[in-house]
Amino acid sequence: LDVLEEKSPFIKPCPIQPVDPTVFETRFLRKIRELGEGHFGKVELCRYDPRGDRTGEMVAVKSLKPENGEEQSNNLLKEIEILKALYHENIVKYKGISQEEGGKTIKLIMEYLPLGSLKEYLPRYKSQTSLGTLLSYCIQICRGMDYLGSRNYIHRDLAARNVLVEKEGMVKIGDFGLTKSLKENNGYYTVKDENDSPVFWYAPECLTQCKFYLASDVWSFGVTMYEIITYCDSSKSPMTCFLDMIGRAQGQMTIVRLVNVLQDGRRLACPESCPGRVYELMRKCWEHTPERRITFKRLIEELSILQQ
Ligand SMILES: C=Cc1cc(F)c(CN2CC[C@](CC#N)(n3cc(C(N)=O)c(NC(=O)OC)n3)[C@H](F)C2)cc1O
Repeated sequence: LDVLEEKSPFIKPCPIQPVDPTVFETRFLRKIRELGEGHFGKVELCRYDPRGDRTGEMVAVKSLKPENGEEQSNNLLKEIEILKALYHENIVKYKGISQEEGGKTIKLIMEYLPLGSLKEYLPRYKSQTSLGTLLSYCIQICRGMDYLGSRNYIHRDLAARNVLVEKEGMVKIGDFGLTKSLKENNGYYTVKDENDSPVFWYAPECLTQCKFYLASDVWSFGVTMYEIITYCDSSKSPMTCFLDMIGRAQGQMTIVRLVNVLQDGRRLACPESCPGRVYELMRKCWEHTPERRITFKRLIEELSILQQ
């Protein structure tokens, strides 16, 4: 029988190798265009086309710039582990990874949402987006953030630019590049001085003590809500408004001036045509003391009442 087996391959059924759908071969990733650029890397639109006939699916691929060191690679590996374990309808779906030979540079493969972030979408679809829909987007972001917080993660970069539109009426949190695990039992993450920190979305405790709490994400949500209610109009962006308050071109004095303005109790003003009760909710996100700030659970309840 051995002789037969050796001679005739048909006798021994070749075992079908199970294909792991989360492993994407680099050679089949065809770059279409860049979707975004961060300090340490980029996100590209690619077609994964193993058959080479353009029938493959479109995916969003996050990769690091080659000049980065070990630290950034570890950050991307941690981001992959975090996103792989998140399952929520308001969080972008993890699809897999792609690894160069030898496992040097790894890439994160995510689902592609062609409508892009709220920053691009809201100005373009302003005329057909009601206040009710805007509040629905806010509720969905809070649901995603409440889920993230329940897993003891802090996002640290919640802003309209990182919220993707799945379709009209449905959004997902789309990027987790600064997300950290709140493993430390002191309840906060010590923010290393990131050169591209989104300071105008940061709560006072992040700016003054480099501490980031779950409640610090609520502060950033309030700023994101402000962006959404103003349809991400760049002439009224948080940065523009804060720079008007503190004066422009302060260089490294910007953060000092921003902290002073916030400690004086000044806040972003109520946007035009924003109902008072909606603005009151934003203000509850901007309580100076983290413990006094509203929670994402309460925000979902209160936004749902306003949305009716
Ligand atoms: C290496 C770190 C790093 C690199 C970066 F470029 C960015 C910034 N980047 C984040 C991902 C981004 C916005 C979001 N959310 N986006 C995702 C999709 C998608 N999944 O479809 C999408 N779609 C789209 O634009 O369709 C027209 N945009 C957009 F690429 C900006 C952040 C980073 O941490």
